[in-house]
Amino acid sequence: MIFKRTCMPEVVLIEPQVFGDSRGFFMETWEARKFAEAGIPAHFVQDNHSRSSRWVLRGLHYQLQQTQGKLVRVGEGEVFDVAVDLRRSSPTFGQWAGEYLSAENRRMLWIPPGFAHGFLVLSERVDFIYKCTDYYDPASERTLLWNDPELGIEWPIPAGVEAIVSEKDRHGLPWRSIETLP
Ligand SMILES: Cc1cn([C@H]2C[C@H](O)[C@@H](COP(=O)(O)OP(=O)(O)O[C@H]3O[C@H](C)C(=O)[C@H](O)[C@H]3O)O2)c(=O)[nH]c1=O
Repeated sequence: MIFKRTCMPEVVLIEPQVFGDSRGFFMETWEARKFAEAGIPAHFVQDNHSRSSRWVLRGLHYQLQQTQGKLVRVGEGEVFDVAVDLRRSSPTFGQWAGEYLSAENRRMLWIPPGFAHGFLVLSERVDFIYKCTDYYDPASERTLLWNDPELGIEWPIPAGVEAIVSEKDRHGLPWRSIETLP
């Protein structure tokens, strides 16, 4: 496993070791010792799996309580995955990192607690699979507006294409109005 810092050092890109043979391939997608050695001592309590079609954009979501760290990857397809630092005490407060994750590059992204998270689907279909360090807490879940100009996230949406977002995400709050984290 190779661990690479992104433009925000606590958001880490992980490239698993892939063992290919005539049957296909094998790779470890989570191994506590290797992650702890890389400074990611995560303890996961919930696994999620969502399926989306091209140009769906889910996010940007976070929880005020039970803030979730997430280890995200793609089982099928490709996404542009984004994390936004919501921690007022952080030197990267208000900054974002985006990475292309796909079944081809097999890359995973570690997003610590304290970040908003979302992704844009770039392939016909995506199976998005991820581990969370805390439980879903709908009462404290919040949505940051994915295309807030102040955030300036460079989503790779071609001209003339509309992102497909849920009603909830359409009504996300702009950066200036959200409740941030300590
Ligand atoms: C997140 C979640 C949702 N649900 C139920 C609630 C709704 O009835 C249904 C769809 O939920 P939602 O539209 O919030 O799903 P996403 O838009 O994929 O939300 C996720 O999107 C971004 C990318 C994230 O990082 C979060 O994990 C999560 O917020 O699943 C659950 O039962 N448990 C859960 O943990």
